[in-house]
Amino acid sequence: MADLQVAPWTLVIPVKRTAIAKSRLASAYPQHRPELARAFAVDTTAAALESPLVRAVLVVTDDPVVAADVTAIGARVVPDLAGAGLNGALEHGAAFAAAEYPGAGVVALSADLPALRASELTAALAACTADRSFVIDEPGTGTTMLAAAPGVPLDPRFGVGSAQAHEGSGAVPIALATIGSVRRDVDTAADLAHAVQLGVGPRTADVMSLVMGAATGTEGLAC
Ligand SMILES: Nc1nc2c(ncn2[C@@H]2O[C@H](COP(=O)(O)OP(=O)(O)OP(=O)(O)O)[C@@H](O)[C@H]2O)c(=O)[nH]1
Ligand SMILES: C=C(OP(=O)(O)O)C(=O)O
Repeated sequence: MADLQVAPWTLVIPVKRTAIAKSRLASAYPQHRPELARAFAVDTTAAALESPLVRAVLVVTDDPVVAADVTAIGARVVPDLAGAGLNGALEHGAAFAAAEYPGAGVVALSADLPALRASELTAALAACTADRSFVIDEPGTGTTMLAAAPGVPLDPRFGVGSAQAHEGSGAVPIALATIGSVRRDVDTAADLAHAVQLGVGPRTADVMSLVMGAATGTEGLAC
């Protein structure tokens, strides 16, 4: 459990309504896609809450089931800003974080990291020594984490090509070889297979068991 007085980072985790999230999983997992999106978010949040460098986790979402699940494990929920999109949601969460936890830096963390290990997140956070630092995703073009030191605007530029956009805006990439679980965001079925190889959290593992049951006929459901 983090020491709430000294832990230096407040995390902001954005979660799109899971009825419409993770669209690139729809063809492989037509029945279980919303449940997978929800499970990724809860496993990501649970791992983040375990890091001793994390003062608080704020989940920016309008999804009522995600909101209930992450509240139950100790995160705080910030309602999404209608129509603001991902970067708008992050700016909104960052403003809330700065007001509620002054003196802590603010970190945007993607919610689709079901293999996230608290120890690897802690290593990544410990390496954030620049004004703004970021972690490049496994494919090498996106971003899974963006950190801003206390008092420094987060200035999130998530979206296609965000690694280049963050570097171009002055953020420093974290080049650690040992943070594979922080880099493994899941957008496609191949990404999910890789995350399962790394070892996913319990919520995602439960949904994957249902999916496997469906695939072998045990559950009598489609994937
Ligand atoms: N709160 C909030 N989170 C968002 C929004 N758009 C994306 N996200 C979250 O941002 C993270 C990265 O987004 P994507 O990987 O594109 O996720 P996605 O939009 O569900 O996936 P695709 O449908 O495949 O693009 C995920 O944690 C999403 O839940 C938004 O408008 N509001
Ligand atoms: C929004 C992003 O993620 P994805 O490529 O997973 O949509 C990003 O990498 O900035």
